[in-house]
Amino acid sequence: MNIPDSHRSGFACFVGRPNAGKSTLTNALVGTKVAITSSKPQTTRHAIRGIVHRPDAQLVIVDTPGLHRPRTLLGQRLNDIVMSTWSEVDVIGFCLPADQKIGPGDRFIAQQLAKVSKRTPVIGVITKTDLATQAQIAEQLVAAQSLMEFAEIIPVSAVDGFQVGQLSDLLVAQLPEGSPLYPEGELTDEPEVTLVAELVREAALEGVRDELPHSIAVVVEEMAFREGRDDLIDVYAELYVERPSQKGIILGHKGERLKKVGTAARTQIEALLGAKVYLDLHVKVAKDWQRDPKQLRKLGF
Ligand SMILES: Nc1nc2c(ncn2[C@@H]2O[C@H](COP(=O)(O)OP(=O)(O)OP(=O)(O)O)[C@@H](O)[C@H]2O)c(=O)[nH]1
Repeated sequence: MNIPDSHRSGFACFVGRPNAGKSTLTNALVGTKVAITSSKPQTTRHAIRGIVHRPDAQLVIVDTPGLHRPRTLLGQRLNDIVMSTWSEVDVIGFCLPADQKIGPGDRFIAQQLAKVSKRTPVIGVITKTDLATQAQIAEQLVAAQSLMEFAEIIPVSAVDGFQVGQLSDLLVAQLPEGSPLYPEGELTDEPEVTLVAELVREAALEGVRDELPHSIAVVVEEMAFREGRDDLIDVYAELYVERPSQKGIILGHKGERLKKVGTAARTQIEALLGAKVYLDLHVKVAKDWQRDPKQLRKLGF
């Protein structure tokens, strides 16, 4: 690869309240679906990295879970992951949706960010500009300025691509000079098994009640080519919930809902792996797994 003299490389992450548009923005910057988006909040549980390859820079985006006031052991672990991520990256993007007033959730994040912003520059990103009027965007820019001290503030839309390239430039400007950290073409260093589990989880969350997301975990028990085939992959996955009532919701009437979840997930997994997939999906109840350190470890937290 031809590396220009002033090549930069480093890490960035996006923070913001649930549904602020962090995953979608990561996808827009990277150009391929690697992070998981869902209309339900708090679905990003693993630090999935997307890598932006440019001739002049390589930007590794670490996608963190949403920061929130911890109520359970899981909540605390998630916050710990967020905090340690902030201290490891070169630049942080703080996402504030243009179509929603700045609220207590945003102020809580700003307070936490203020603790690291001396060391790690924070860029204010006004997201979803396609959903707001010019006046709303202007208002949000002013409100953001009084929230905390930003290195830069920029309005963007991941959906119509407005200023995504400019945001990429601003993030890159904060990276140290250096050679690429990853080979070209590599989009994520998260093992495929984790991505597959996330895709199943995303499908299972579609259209369920708001309190369910934190109670679902997916473990891929086995993933391998079927013997004698190089075009068919068998995936065995367990979907864990905390209570029998939640199992009922996931299964649906006569298991109809789980069937739909399986079909939706299989389509996504086939696109990811580029092969036909047989998906074997079961629902299990692991009582109060969020509060049990042993269960948490088994489920990958
Ligand atoms: N119209 C519009 N919708 C967007 C944009 N960016 C994200 N969304 C939508 O907003 C919702 C939340 O987006 P995500 O990217 O999942 O948000 P997130 O901040 O990663 O959410 P968590 O993982 O829950 O913290 C999804 O339904 C997206 O489709 C945008 O630029 N324009």
